[in-house]
Amino acid sequence: MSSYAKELEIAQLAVQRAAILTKRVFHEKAKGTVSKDDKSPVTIGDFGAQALIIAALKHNFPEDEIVAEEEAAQLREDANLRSTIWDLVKGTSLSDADAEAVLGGPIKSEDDMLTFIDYGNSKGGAKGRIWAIDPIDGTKGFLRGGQYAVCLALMVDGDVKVGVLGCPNLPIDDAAPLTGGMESGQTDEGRGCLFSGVLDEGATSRPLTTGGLASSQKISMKAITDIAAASFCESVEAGHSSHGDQAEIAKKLGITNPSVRMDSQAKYASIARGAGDIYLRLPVKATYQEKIWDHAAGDLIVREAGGAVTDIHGKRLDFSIGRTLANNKGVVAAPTGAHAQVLAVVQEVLGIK
Ligand SMILES: Nc1ncnc2c1ncn2[C@@H]1O[C@H](COP(=O)(O)O)[C@@H](OP(=O)(O)O)[C@H]1O
Ligand SMILES: [Mg+2]
Ligand SMILES: [Mg+2]
Ligand SMILES: [Mg+2]
Repeated sequence: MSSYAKELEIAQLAVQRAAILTKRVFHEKAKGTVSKDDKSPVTIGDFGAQALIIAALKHNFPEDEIVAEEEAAQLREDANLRSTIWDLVKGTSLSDADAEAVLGGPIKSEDDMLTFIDYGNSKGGAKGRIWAIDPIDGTKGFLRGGQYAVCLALMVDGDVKVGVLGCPNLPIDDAAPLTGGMESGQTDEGRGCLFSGVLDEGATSRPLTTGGLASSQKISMKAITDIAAASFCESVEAGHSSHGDQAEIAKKLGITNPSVRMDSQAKYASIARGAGDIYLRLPVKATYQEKIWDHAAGDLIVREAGGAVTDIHGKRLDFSIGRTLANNKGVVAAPTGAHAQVLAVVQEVLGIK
């Protein structure tokens, strides 16, 4: 029996339910995009998914703290936006009644929805049980029909114990070739994957469903025998990681395959299942602090699948100091056996050796 069996079950079902909502937004609705203070986009899907996930966590683990990306301030000022999101949230449930009951059933009122969204305001830190939520990671990918992920992780005393990634647009087949998006004309058929990891217990994938959990299989990274044949993933957005540095590193490693550009933590999931090999996220701006919800689940899933994840200085990602990874710069994720070689070239190119 897993040490975090209940947390894992709730987290997977909560992500699965939230993914139903994000898919509905994508297929049925105007996305309702609004700009945040930092000019990044947020959609009705981000708010709705965050409300549903937090409601499920509060029902099952009322004492736990939550660090989530979004906040309800804009919704409190905008009745139209608020009621659009409420319509979505109250109309989204798992089709399996038992699974829905495990999550506590529907949110009772529009006010409760706002309250749930704002429970995500914990400062984080090194003490106690804290969940990290990114209701839609890769919002820009979500908007353009590319990859995005619904992300949830549990940290205990600053260490990630459980990580779950719902990736509605990734192929179900772990062996499917690595692609960055939904190619035009493609449908949802054969897509939608739920990835999980529990510390010291491995990582799994299973199809996303609209009801209870499907059966899972173990996933593991591909061992790299010839680094020149490796494939590496990077952000689509050049503003999020340095495409130039990453291309130079790939070249120095002898990698000839073009990089696979993909939004969101789907990159972590894709290397964890062995569809890709390396994920590089090199800083564009020295001052940017990565957010814990952008990495917590993916970091654990990759490590549990046989990978190593560090920053550009070779330090493990430190989730214990608040809402950001203030002690880290960038991300270098690779199979354990190849990580040192990749990191050495990263440091050579960045001139930090
Ligand atoms: N200057 C920057 N450098 C690195 N990451 C950034 C960034 N500005 C925004 N981000 C983060 O990059 C995330 C998307 O990552 P990716 O490029 O891998 O898809 C965003 O998550 P959201 O989409 O949840 O806001 C956001 O938190
Ligand atoms: Mg965002
Ligand atoms: Mg994000
Ligand atoms: Mg987000």
